[in-house]
Amino acid sequence: MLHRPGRELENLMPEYLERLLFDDIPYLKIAQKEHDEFAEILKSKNVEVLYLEDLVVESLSEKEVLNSFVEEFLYEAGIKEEFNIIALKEYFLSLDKKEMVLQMMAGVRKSEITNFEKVHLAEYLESDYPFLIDPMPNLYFTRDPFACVGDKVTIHRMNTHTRNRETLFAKYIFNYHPKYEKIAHLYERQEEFSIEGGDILVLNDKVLAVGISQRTDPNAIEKFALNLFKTETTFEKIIAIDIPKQRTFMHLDTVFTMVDYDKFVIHPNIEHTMKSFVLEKKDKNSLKITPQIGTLKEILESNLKVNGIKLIKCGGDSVVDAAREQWNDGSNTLCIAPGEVIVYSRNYVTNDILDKEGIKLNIISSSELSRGRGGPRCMSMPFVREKI
Ligand SMILES: NC(=[NH2+])NCCC[C@H](N)C(=O)O
Repeated sequence: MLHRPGRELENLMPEYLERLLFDDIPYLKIAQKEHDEFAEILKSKNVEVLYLEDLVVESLSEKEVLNSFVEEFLYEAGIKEEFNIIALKEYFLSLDKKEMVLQMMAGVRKSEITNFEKVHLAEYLESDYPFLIDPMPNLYFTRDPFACVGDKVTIHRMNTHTRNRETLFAKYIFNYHPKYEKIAHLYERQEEFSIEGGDILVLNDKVLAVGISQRTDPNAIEKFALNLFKTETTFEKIIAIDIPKQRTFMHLDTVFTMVDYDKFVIHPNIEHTMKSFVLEKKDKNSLKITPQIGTLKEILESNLKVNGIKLIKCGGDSVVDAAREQWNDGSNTLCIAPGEVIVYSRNYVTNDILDKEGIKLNIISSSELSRGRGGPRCMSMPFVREKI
């Protein structure tokens, strides 16, 4: 599942970038072109590409569902005054459903709605703020708001308010979409502790790696593990990996992705410094937690039962190339088959190393998409993984 970046990117302003988790303003036309290139590669490999907005629309066929969706959306967007709720609800419901969903994603500028009433002091003071509803520019990183784990799904409590709004779409898809409503949930968006999809890596049908990161709390991992092991599942182990709580490390998949049965791309700094723990089922209501000793390579080898694991460093041995390519998501590869990945063109040092390691590369243009700080893996959410 992908989301083609839309008008939400044109509602980014320098003043509010940090809160919206962006560092720059991508040029939408080129970002869309790059994104279409990404989708085309997937399609050419016989991947069925679904779009978030279509799944949301397909989940809203019942009138009551549509109504509560719009109401919840407005509430979470901070629209609390009865009069304004009515005005905006009317506005959204007057649109064609797909247009409505795209408009929700893009946000609503004050200039787009005329009958909005100021009631509270805060609303008068905010008069310079140009939005009634904030844009959701991170939606094209479909990896994060929910994650498919085997035949089940985790719907996430996100770490920030801006991204938490995105998971409403997942809630409606996994409760009301005719095709997906029956999928069992392993986590819900109203949980107390945050977990994001970029931290959840399915390494094979028995082992998961989950990052303890800026975005994912250890308590959330525990709850998710308990819920997972209560169900009928092929998964036996979760390797929880503690990574630095910084934006450059953001999620586990920012610094660590699998490219083959025995190969991973990593940020050079995580090779030696990480603490990790294996979580397994002890009994119905508790977990066995085992601190891991050894290097990342050794920990992966023993838990995956694969010898000779190779960790390929993003940017190679140069600290400068590593830092630059890491910043542009050189470690965030999307593995579409063992030994075959989709990568950004701008990370040519890392790509060259991958090529020499025998990894097949599908290279996509990346001048604009990369400005949101996510790569090909972040921009996709697989619904089904083949057993290989
Ligand atoms: N799975 C990922 N690494 N996602 C990257 C998300 C980037 C996005 N700007 C954020 O800060 O949330």
